[in-house]
Amino acid sequence: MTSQLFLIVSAFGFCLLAILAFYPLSQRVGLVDIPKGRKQHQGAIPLIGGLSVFSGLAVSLAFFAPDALHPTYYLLLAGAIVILGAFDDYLDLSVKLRLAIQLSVGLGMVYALDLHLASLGNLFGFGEVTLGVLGIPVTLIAVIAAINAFNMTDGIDGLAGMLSLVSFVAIAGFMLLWGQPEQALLPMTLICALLPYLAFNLHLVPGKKIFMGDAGSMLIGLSVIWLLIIGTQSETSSFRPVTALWLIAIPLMDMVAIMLRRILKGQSPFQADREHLHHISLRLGLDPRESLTLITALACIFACIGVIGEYLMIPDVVMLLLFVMVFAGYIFLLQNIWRILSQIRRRMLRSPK
Ligand SMILES: CC(=O)N[C@H]1[C@@H](OP(=O)(O)OP(=O)(O)OC/C=C(\C)CC/C=C(/C)CC/C=C(/C)CC/C=C(\C)CC/C=C(/C)CC/C=C(/C)CC/C=C(/C)CC/C=C(\C)CC/C=C(\C)CC/C=C(\C)CCC=C(C)C)O[C@H](CO)[C@@H](O)[C@@H]1O
Ligand SMILES: O=c1ccn([C@@H]2O[C@H](COP(=O)(O)O)[C@@H](O)[C@H]2O)c(=O)[nH]1
Repeated sequence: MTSQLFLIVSAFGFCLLAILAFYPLSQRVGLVDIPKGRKQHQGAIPLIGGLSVFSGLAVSLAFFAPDALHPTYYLLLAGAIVILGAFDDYLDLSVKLRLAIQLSVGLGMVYALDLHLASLGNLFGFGEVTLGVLGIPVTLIAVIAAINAFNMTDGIDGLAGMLSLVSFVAIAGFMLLWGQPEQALLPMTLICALLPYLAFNLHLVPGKKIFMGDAGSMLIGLSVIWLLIIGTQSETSSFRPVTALWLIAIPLMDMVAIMLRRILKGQSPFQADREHLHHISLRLGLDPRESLTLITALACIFACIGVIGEYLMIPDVVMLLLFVMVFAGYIFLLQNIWRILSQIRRRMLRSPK
C-alpha cells in the first residue's frame, strides 16, 4: 500500500522536478517550438512536456512499480517512442521512419509481453469475435492508430493532456472497480505525471509555458492503447473492447474523419493541416480555452456513454451501432459545418424580432 502511494505521488514530484530542470536546458539546446506556417502560437515554447512526463514516470516506476505492471518493458517501449518523438520535434522525421518505429514498438508489445487483441467481444450479436492470426496485424494497426490519433489532438493548449486524462480516469475507474486494482496503478501514475505538465501548459505557472511535443503525445497514445489492451484482453478484463472505442472517441473519430476528408480531396492522408476538430472550433469563433472546454466536455460525455453501457451491460452490438451513428453524425457535421452555420445565421436574420 505504501509503495503504491509512493508510486503515484512521486510521479507528480519527479515530473515537476524534470520540468524545472529541462526548462532552462531546452532554450540552450534549441528544443523549442517556433511559430511559423500552421504553428500560430506566440514565442519559442520549450518542447519538454513529453520528456519530463517520461522522466518522472521512469524514476517512479523504476523504484516503486510492482512487477505486475511490467515496468521494464513499458519503459523500454515507451522510451523508444519518446526518443522517436524527441527526434521528430527536432528534425521532422519522414512518415516512413515514424511508422516503422511505431510498428517495431507494437511488435515489442505483442512478442515480448503477449499484449495483443485476441477478442473483440460479442461485437455483432452472433457470439464472441475472436481474431485468431489476425489478432497481431489488428493490434499493430490499433497501436499505430492510437499513437497518431493522440498526436493529432496536440494542437491547442491543454487538449492532448485533457483528452488523455479523460481516457486514463475512465480506464483507472474500470480497473479499480471491476477486478484489475493492481493494473489501475499505471493509469493513476500517468494521471499524476500529467498534472504538473498541464499546469505549465495551461499557463497556471506564469511565464513558463511548455508544450509536450510529439514525444509526449505519442507517449500518451502508446500508454492509452497499452492500457486498453490490458483492460479488455486479460483474463481478468475490466471492460469490453467496444467500450474502448468510447473512451478514446474524440481522438479516434478526428483522426479517421480527417484521413477520409484528405483522401476525398485527393490529398495524402498524412498531410498535416489546420482542419482538425480543434482548428474548426477556433474558426467558429471560440477562443482556445473555450475550444478546450467544449472538446473535453464532449470527450467526457462519450466516456460516460461507455461507462453507462458497461454498467448496464448494454449489448456490444448496440454500443457499436451507436458509436457508428455518432461517428457518421460527426463526419456529416464537420463536412457541412459552414453551410449549416450560414443557414442558421440567415434564418436568424430573417426571423422577426
Ligand atoms: C498528419 C497530421 O494529421 N498531422 C497533424 C499533427 O501534426 P504533427 O506535426 O504532430 O504530426 P506530423 O504531421 O509531423 O505527422 C503525423 C504522423 C504521421 C504523418 C504518421 C502517420 C499518420 C497516421 C495518420 C497513421 C494512421 C495509420 C493507421 C494505421 C490508422 C488507420 C486507422 C484505421 C484503419 C482506423 C482504426 C480503427 C479501429 C476500429 C481500430 C481501433 C483502434 C483503437 C485505437 C482502439 C483499440 C482498442 C481496443 C481495445 C480495440 C477495440 C476495437 C473494436 C471493438 C473495434 C473493432 C472495429 C470494427 C470491427 C470495425 C467496425 C467499426 C466501425 C465501423 C467504427 C469505425 C469508426 C471509427 C474507428 C471512428 O497535429 C497537428 C496539430 O493538431 C495537426 O495540425 C496536423 O494536421
Ligand atoms: O499545447 C499546445 C500544443 C500545440 N500547440 C500548437 O499546435 C502546434 C502543433 O504542432 P505540431 O508540430 O503539428 O505537433 C504547435 O506548434 C502550436 O502552434 C499549442 O498551441 N499548444
